Order: sequence, then structure tokens, then C-alpha cells
Amino acid sequence: MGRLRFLNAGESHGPALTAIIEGIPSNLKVSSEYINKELLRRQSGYGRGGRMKIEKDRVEILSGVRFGYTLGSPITLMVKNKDWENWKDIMAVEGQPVEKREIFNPRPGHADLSGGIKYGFYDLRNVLERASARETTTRVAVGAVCKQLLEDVGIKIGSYVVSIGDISVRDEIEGIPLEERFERAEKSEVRTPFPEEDEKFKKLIDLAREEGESLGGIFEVFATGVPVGLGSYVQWDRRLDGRIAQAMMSIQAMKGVEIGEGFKLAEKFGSQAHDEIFYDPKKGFYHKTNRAGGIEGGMTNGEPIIVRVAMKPIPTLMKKKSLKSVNIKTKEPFLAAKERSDVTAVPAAAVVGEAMLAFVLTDAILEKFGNDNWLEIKERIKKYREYTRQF
Ligand SMILES: Cc1cc2nc3c(=O)[nH]c(=O)nc-3n(C[C@H](O)[C@H](O)[C@H](O)COP(=O)(O)O)c2cc1C
Ligand SMILES: C=C(O[C@@H]1CC(C(=O)O)=C[C@@H](OP(=O)(O)O)[C@H]1O)C(=O)O
Repeated sequence: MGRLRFLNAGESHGPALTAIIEGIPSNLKVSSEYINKELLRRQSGYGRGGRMKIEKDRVEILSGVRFGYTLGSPITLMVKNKDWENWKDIMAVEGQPVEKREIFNPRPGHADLSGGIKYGFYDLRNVLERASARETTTRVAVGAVCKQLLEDVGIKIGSYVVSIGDISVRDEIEGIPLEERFERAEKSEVRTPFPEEDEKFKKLIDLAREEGESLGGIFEVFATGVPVGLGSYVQWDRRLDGRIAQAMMSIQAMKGVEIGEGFKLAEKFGSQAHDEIFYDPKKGFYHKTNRAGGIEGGMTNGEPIIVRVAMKPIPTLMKKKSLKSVNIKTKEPFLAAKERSDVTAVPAAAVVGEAMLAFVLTDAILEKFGNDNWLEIKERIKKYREYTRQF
């Protein structure tokens, strides 16, 4: 909605993934080390498949930065696909493939069939290469640039996993501060705030793997230190909750988004559903509850933003649990199965969710406080925070 935008490009097994971000102001300190840490976080998490053993994602900054500071010009980020070496002949970027390995078998739960029909391909690799969640690598790189901007003005973004399959810690997280949930999740192999309970989740994931099954789950992403008044109520497409929901739903396999208490609010009486307003001469207006998840009327209300996202189970299944499908050439039925896939990727998806929230919030910050020079913008944010306290 604002001026910030990014495009990414790249096929899952192509030579590299790239992203161009435009609209990041000048004079912001950014480091590739920070980006690489985020890329590593996205690659980890129990339940990932063989591909993650091959890739060691590292960013190369190709434009828009000099001496560690942004120029205000487009920033190009590139991550090479190590797996490309193994797929060169199949991907055949130029000319005829040396090895022709076409895919005529569409997998249920993927873009394969609709994508083939829509774009007129019988080789479904032409669809799956771009529909793959591999591209979320560069979303995380973009998000890492945005996070560096946000952190410079005291806005922190984090996430943690709430459930995988039918095991949930949703009730257990009540009462634990958001930042603590995040810190604890960073020590967990499945990214829940309870690393001591990892075995329970790992057992379920192992069982799913043995059965040729896959799992989905739920994660939460939050932002603290957010000023009041990002986004707007004046037009549908300026509403911040709508923008966040779109950003989350755009991640492969995400099927539901809630802000704050979300669907639970629907069951409550009004008197239990809203956040009462209080005033303190030192800190200004505040709330004692945060059922709204930090957003009212399409705008931030100064409380932490809390977003809950549901991911469906990974659609690629192993032989034992193959799903029925039909070959697009022969029209013969077959059982969809592959030899390599993640069993679950909820922990990784949470990191992608952080990146998407970082992007939407950076966009909203720049929309409200200006676009050109970060040093100027930072001053404005400081003054605005003071004004908010005194309002
Ligand atoms: C981080 C991440 C990793 C994923 N890994 C796999 C995978 O290994 N195998 C697979 O079939 N789908 C995987 N997916 C899910 C598919 O990309 C997704 O289900 C598919 O594109 C269709 O999703 P849609 O219906 O939401 O568009 C992954 C998704 C994410 C976010
Ligand atoms: C490569 C990544 O995720 C991939 C997402 C994905 C899919 O279909 O979405 C399928 C798998 O890739 P492959 O078919 O090469 O085994 C995952 O590994 C990644 O997250 O970096």
C-alpha cells in the first residue's frame, strides 16, 4: 500500500533466487551477517527433508548498499541454489534439456494441475519450480533488511510455533510474555516456547515420517514496540490487518490467519471481547488486555501485534500414503508419491511469517513517517512517540 515494494524471482532448482526491494530509505545500516542468521533460522526446524541438507543459504548483496549503509536505491539480494548443480541438465535454462525428465503427474494439494491448465504446460515442472516454497528464502532476506530498520526504532518481531498436528501448547503459553515465548522458541528444535517438550513433537514428526505422512500446524508472529496509528481506516486497502492477512496468506500452504484472539472472539459477549482504555500521565493511553492483537480500525493501537497463522500439512506424501491423481497425458489414474519432501515445515514457515510482518510494518512506517533519509525519518518517529505519550 505504501511505497515499499519487493519482487522476487527464481525457480526452486534454478541457479539462484533474487529479490529487489525498492523504497528502503538511505542511511540505514544493514549487514549481510544479520540476513544470513535469518536465512539459517528459516532452514532449521525438525521435520525438514533432504533438500535442507544440501542448501546452505547465504545472501549476496548486489546493489543498493555501500560501506554497510543503504543508498536509497533498489537493493538486490541473491541466494544461490546449491542444488542447481544437480539439476542443471533438467532445468536447462538455455536450449534443450540434456536430460528430459518431464512431469505429467499432478500432485494433489499443489499448484501442478491448475497451473498446467492455466499456463498451457504439459511438463508440470514448469509450474512446480516457481510454485515451490523455495522462494521464501528471499522473502526472509527482504524481511531481514526490514527487521534491521524496525529494530533501529525499537520494533521487534518474533514468532513461535503453537501446534504441530494435533499437539498444541496454546493453553500453556498464556501468561508468558511474548518476548520470552520467542526466546524460549529459539532454543527449541520445533520452535515452540517449550524446548523441554520437544521430544513429544519430534515423536509425532518421526511417526508421520515412518508412515509416509506429513503434518501442518499453527504459529504466531508478533511485533512489539509498534507506534500507534500505522495503517488506516479511511480506505479498505489501507487497513493494516487486511494487509497483514494478505501477506501471511501469500505464504505457500497457509490456510488461515487470525489477529489477536481472532475466531475465539466470535464466541464471546461484547463485554469480554474488547480491550478497555486506561490513562497514565507517564505513558499516556494504554490497555490492560490485548484481545485485538494490537490492531483496531485497521490501525495499530500501540499494543503488540499478534498474528496466528494455520498451515496445512505438506501435500507431498511418501509411497505408503500416496494420494490418488490422474496423469494429464494418458488420463490414467496413479498414486502420487515422491522420494524427497519435508514432513513438516511449520517452524520454517514461522520465520517466513516474521519476514512478511516485517515487510508490511516497514511499509506502514515509511508511509506514515516519510521515505527518503532514514536519519530524518527516525527523528520523526521519536517525536511522534513523544507526541503520543502527551496526547
Ligand atoms: C517452508 C515451507 C516448506 C515447504 N516444503 C514443502 C515440501 O517439502 N514438499 C511439499 O510438497 N510442499 C512443501 N511446502 C508446501 C507447498 O509449497 C504448498 O503446500 C503448495 O505450494 C501449495 O500450497 P497452497 O495451496 O497454499 O498454494 C512447503 C511450504 C513452506 C512454507
Ligand atoms: C527448498 C525449500 O523448500 C522446498 C519447498 C518445496 C515445495 O514444494 O514447496 C519442496 C521441497 O523442495 P525439493 O522438491 O527440492 O525437495 C522443499 O525442500 C526451502 O524451503 O528452501
